[in-house]
Amino acid sequence: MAPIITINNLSKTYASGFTALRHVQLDIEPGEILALLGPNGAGKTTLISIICGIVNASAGSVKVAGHDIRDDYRDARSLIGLVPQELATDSFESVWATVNFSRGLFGKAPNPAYLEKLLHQLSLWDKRDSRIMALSGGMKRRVMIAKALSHEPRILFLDEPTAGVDVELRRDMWDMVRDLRQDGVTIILTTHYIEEAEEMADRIGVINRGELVLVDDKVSLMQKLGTKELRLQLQAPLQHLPQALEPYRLELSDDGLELTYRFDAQHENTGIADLLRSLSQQGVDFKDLHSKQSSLEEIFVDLVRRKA
Ligand SMILES: Nc1ncnc2c1ncn2[C@@H]1O[C@H](COP(=O)(O)OP(=O)(O)OP(=O)(O)O)[C@@H](O)[C@H]1O
Repeated sequence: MAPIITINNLSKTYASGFTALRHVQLDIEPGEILALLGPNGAGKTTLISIICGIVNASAGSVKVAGHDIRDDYRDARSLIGLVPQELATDSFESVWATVNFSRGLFGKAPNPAYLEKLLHQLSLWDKRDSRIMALSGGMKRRVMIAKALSHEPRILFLDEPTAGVDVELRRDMWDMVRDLRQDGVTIILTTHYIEEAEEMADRIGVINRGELVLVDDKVSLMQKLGTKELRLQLQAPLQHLPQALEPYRLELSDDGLELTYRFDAQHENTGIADLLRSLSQQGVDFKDLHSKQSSLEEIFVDLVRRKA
């Protein structure tokens, strides 16, 4: 299937002279959930803002369903819903009027039934006649989502959607993301909550210092980059590691009761058999052992540190 978004050699240097994006190359597939991870200031919002036509690129191009975002802005933008990081909703208007107006901005015919469903989904129906300025922060954020979805976009950008929101809204948000995905909506989100990306995304892109360091299928990313850990609970505490065990670079816990061995899960010879043999030769007995795959968070921190 043709990509729904094609980003070609995209760079951005702000007027200040600061280069926020460098040669970003990325195809986004229809219907996928792509999570963009990166430390503060990495360029995630800049990338989203360019795709949504809020910021101009310095070089390169972006096409949305074949429409160039510069030459064919209206067609490209009408396919996109954006939930920005900042709340910009201190308005005197009611929730209903705001969301209805937002739909009209994209040239869509009124559809009260759709908007009603949307407001119910976001638990905003009871607040439909309230002025936005009188709503709580969490409710305002729900309004931002309703606005972004008011014109039934095929692509939804969520820029740090769950930063500072309560558990209930976070859960509602992810339920909604799952429903949208069922309907074939493509979702691009940035998040600092890596476990969220781990749970929700099909693909993960990592941005660091303006460069797209890596994009990969979540599962294969975790397999490829993830080291595994083997933890052994010892029968009796060890004061220090016997010299014969040094080649295994084991980590001994402070209480001397746990040994951790890290190995490359991709490598055919993990070294575990040798390790277990050496332990028995050294008279180190263990009562339990378990292994653990490194989390996306560990992979991410490692990647960003390596490139720093
Ligand atoms: N209008 C601007 N003028 C100059 N520099 C800017 C401008 N907007 C953003 N920047 C800089 O570009 C870099 C990338 O910012 P951006 O907001 O894209 O990062 P981010 O990855 O979204 O960060 P965060 O996770 O903190 O939201 C930052 O160093 C930021 O200070």
